[in-house]
Amino acid sequence: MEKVNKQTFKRFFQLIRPERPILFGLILCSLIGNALVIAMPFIMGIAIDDLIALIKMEGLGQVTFTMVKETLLTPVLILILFSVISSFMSYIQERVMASLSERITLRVRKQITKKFKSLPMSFFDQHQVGDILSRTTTSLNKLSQVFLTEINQFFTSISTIVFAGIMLFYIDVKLTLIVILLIALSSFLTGKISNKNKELAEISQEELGILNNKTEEFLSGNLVTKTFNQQDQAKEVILETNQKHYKAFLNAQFLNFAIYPAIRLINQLAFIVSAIIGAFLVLQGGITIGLLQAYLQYINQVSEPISTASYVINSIQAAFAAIDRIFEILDAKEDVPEKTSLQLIEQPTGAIEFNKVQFGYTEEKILMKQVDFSVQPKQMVAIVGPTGAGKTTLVNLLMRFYELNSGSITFDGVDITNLSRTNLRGMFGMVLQNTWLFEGTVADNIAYGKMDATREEIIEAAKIAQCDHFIRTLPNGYDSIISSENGLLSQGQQQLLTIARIILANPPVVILDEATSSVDTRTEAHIQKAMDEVTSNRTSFVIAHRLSTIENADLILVMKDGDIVEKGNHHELLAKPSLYASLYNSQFQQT
Ligand SMILES: Nc1ncnc2c1ncn2[C@@H]1O[C@H](COP(=O)(O)OP(=O)(O)OP(=O)(O)O)[C@@H](O)[C@H]1O
Repeated sequence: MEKVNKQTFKRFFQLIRPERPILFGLILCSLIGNALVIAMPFIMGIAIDDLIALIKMEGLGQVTFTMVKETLLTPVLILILFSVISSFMSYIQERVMASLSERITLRVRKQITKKFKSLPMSFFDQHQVGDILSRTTTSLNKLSQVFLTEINQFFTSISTIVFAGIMLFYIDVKLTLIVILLIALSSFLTGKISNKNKELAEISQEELGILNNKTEEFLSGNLVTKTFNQQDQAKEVILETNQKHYKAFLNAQFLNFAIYPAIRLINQLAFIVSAIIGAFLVLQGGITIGLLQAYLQYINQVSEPISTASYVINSIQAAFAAIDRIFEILDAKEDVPEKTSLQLIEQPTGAIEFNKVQFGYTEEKILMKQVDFSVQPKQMVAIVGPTGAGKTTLVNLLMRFYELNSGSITFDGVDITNLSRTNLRGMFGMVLQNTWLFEGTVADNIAYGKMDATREEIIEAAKIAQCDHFIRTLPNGYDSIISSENGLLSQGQQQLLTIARIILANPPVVILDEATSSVDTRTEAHIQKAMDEVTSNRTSFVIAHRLSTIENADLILVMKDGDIVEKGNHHELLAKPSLYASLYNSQFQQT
């Protein structure tokens, strides 16, 4: 069983704090409604006893309709009134709870959205997208469910047990003690069954998770599976996982369906035993028939919430576990706050300097021991090195996606920690291998970095980025909708669009991750030309994979194991035995 930690309770109560008056009102409604429901069997009991007394006094044949009416009118009217009021109370409860639940969920959703903006990159490194999504959707739904059903159910159960319990003791103390014993026995047994049920439900859930993962794996790897002719093997694996899930699901369902009759049976036992003992008491004159029927109704009322208590507790615990998952996001460590007095670079030129930069993704492992270099405005810097050398890391630090362990990075002479992140990142444009386009028109996608761009500016940027020609061949030209499904653009074309985006936004510094694959020679030539355009007249950092393209770079940084091991221009680096020379020669020999 999942444990609910104290901290979560505390946070939960903080969350509902602003709604306290409404919650108290709701508890009051619930109390009034339940008290009335509990009073009803008692009133019925009095009415039945009065009727019996009347029959005894007058004799069965002598009782007239008027006499019955006189005896029963008041209790029946009271019963109708109570029933109307208690229905109205539960209507108010449900109504108010629904809007309260939505309000709280909305508040939490807003908090999460705000939080996302201030979470550091490392948070996203440590959490998979699927996990974050499930926390912000499924877990959030669970939170709203807590208010909609669980809290209501909880209060109703507690007040029913208390009120009906008082009535049971009021009517007959000894009988009630026996009944409590029977109910305790029955809830012990149901608790046992429901624990087993929970175990089986968990196994079934796990099997479903495995099935989902496998299916997702095969669907996303469809191309590779087909290429290696592994469809049959994939089918086998899916079938086998499916079979396991089927069995686990059946087991869980069987017990689930078996539980209700079992609980009912055990409860009936308590009911039957008390009916028999009650009948004897009536015969001995210890209790009236009216009160006995009220008594039996109370047993039903009280045993229902007791026997389902373990369900309610389980679902409340599951809900709190879900809430815990949301709080983990809300409590996650945020980015280092911005300094209180920030500088603003209004006319950036693009001069960049790394001074004794030391950095590690984790405290234990330092990746960059000491990185120093400086770049003049409009220079082109190429970053080369084997895979895992730290090229992307260098770029990440430049845009302050991570904080340095020591040292500093300056932009136009200003330490980047003295700039707001918005100001800093606004001065960079990035073209990555994994292009990111959103569902919208081609024109909107190009204008992503300059929302107020005119159509002429968009077309001009597209022309410079070598994409105007293919955009014009699309069904609706610049107004064609790009979506992940319609496969309108090839990978190379998508990359060209992102270059057009940068040209339009016109930042003083660009970062380019050179495309390595997936494009034909003609598109590659286009991309190269577009890249040349985008790097001219501004500072540029190129993560280069083909060294032939960076021979003209003003500065080449050769990285290895996180640090810069060589720097200079192409000729300087080739002039001596160097890592660059060996990388260059090996590529040259391959081609
Ligand atoms: N988010 C991260 N968290 C922890 N370690 C990371 C993270 N990103 C990269 N690393 C590690 O830092 C080192 C440098 O990685 P980086 O991605 O900067 O190399 P790279 O030169 O860009 O490699 P590639 O050419 O393969 O893209 C690697 O050992 C990598 O495993």
